[in-house]
Amino acid sequence: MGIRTGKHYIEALKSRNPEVWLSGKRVTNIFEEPVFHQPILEMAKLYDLQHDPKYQEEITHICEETGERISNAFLVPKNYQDLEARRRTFEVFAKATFGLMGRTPDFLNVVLTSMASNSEFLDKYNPEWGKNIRAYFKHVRDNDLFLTHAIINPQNDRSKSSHEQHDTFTHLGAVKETPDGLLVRGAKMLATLSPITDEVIIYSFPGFKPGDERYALAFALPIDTPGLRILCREAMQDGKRSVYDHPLASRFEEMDAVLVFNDVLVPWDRVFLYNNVEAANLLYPKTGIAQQPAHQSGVRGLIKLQFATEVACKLADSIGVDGYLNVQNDLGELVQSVETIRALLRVAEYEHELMATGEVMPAYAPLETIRGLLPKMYPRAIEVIQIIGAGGLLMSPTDADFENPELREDLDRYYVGREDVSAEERVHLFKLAWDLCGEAFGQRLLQYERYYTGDPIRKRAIFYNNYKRNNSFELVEEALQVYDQRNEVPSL
Ligand SMILES: Cc1cc2nc3c(=O)[nH]c(=O)nc-3n(C[C@H](O)[C@H](O)[C@H](O)COP(=O)(O)OP(=O)(O)OC[C@H]3O[C@@H](n4cnc5c(N)ncnc54)[C@H](O)[C@@H]3O)c2cc1C
Repeated sequence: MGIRTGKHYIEALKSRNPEVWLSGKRVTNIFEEPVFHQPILEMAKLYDLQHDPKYQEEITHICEETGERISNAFLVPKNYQDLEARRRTFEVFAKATFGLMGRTPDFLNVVLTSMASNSEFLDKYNPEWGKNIRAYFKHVRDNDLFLTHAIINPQNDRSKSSHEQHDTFTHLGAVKETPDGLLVRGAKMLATLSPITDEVIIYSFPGFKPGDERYALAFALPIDTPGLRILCREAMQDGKRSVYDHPLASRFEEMDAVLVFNDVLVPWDRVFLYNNVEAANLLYPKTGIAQQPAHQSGVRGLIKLQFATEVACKLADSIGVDGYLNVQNDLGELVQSVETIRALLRVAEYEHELMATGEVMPAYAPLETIRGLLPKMYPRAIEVIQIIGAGGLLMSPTDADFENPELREDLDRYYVGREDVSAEERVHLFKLAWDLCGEAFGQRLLQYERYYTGDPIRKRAIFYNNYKRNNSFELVEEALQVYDQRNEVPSL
């Protein structure tokens, strides 16, 4: 089949009935549920972009194996040009969502591509596992599927490993083997967009200890598999607020969810890893599933930061405050943040690493530097929007106010911006800014940037430890040589 259209995606979604719970109620019609409806349409637009003549050549290619057109997110990059082609795909998707949706299909498609193309290490443990993940990759690629993932255990007692938790099956684990597959029970989080995806893939960060064997799992299932329950968090918009009042929250809400597996059967051909702590701990380092998708996250993060920066600049201009030195200082800082991330991405691509398999990965150090900087730069951009917008952010009238002729004259007079900025223009801009910096929707976007790929503090510690391991500190060593040479220095 190859690349899907938005219509194909929606048809597939309508054909399923996953067990989704939202605010205490079972959602019976995912497509018609107001909280999901607009995000589904936004996702469909991304699938349609793959067929748009303006983008098709840039973001898709012909698969050598099948002869079908597929997304560049499924490309196993072999050189710089491939990384560039993949980057363009990330850019087009991220621009269509202003970088506000982190888990668009390209993200997990890259994860899966990397997992499959580097899966040979699994063969040593069980030849079926590698075979299964490679077959699953083809299934997802050829049907252009949209995945969610849940790789974190529920936040119960983080001081204990999975097998030490109070209840054996709080964390998702294997119950028993059956002739048809593996029976699993327990919870996993934080499956973003899960209600509107096709399938879920489960794996975990390293950190398993002896005794954790039953939790050392990787598998994938259709999202409507019996026994799989999707518990959504509270919605951050009700799906009924107008696009005018909430131009971002009304469109780009990415629902997050805890997945509960109530004795779910995973067919053997969907099991990628099981009952092996060593293999589970090696999944990340051996398959590049941190580094390859960090390329997507970096590109998407750059566009989100650029968007927030543009909002701050336009806000300042609209009320005539961008002539002040303090405001220019703040805005200049944001522009420099954008330039820093842009430069780091280019370095990551130019200095790509060649693997023994012939695959290339964007360089680790600049990608991890992006990972370390964005959780500081993005919140700072939001703070600058709050500082510049100040009280005005809280004073925007609603769509209904503008529609009321009795109020319209007052609104046009008192909500006007600097010369040439009408009340409507100014209010539109301030509402956009408020969605980003004030609404619960915007707070989630902040939390996403901090945590979407793990705890930034531990990630930076790992980065430092790698740096120390691979660095002989030769500059300091050279400077210290002066002590070895002191007897050779001729005295004056
Ligand atoms: C908006 C959003 C969307 C997300 N989407 C997804 C998704 O689609 N799929 C998915 O699988 N995950 C997703 N995540 C989850 C994300 O991977 C986790 O939030 C992240 O890995 C951190 O784990 P945690 O939230 O359980 O925090 P915890 O690990 O519980 O950490 C809580 C605090 O305790 C500290 N801490 C905990 N353990 C230690 C330790 N051992 N040593 C030192 N300090 C420690 C941390 O520094 C942190 O301050 C998402 C998260 C967010 C916020």
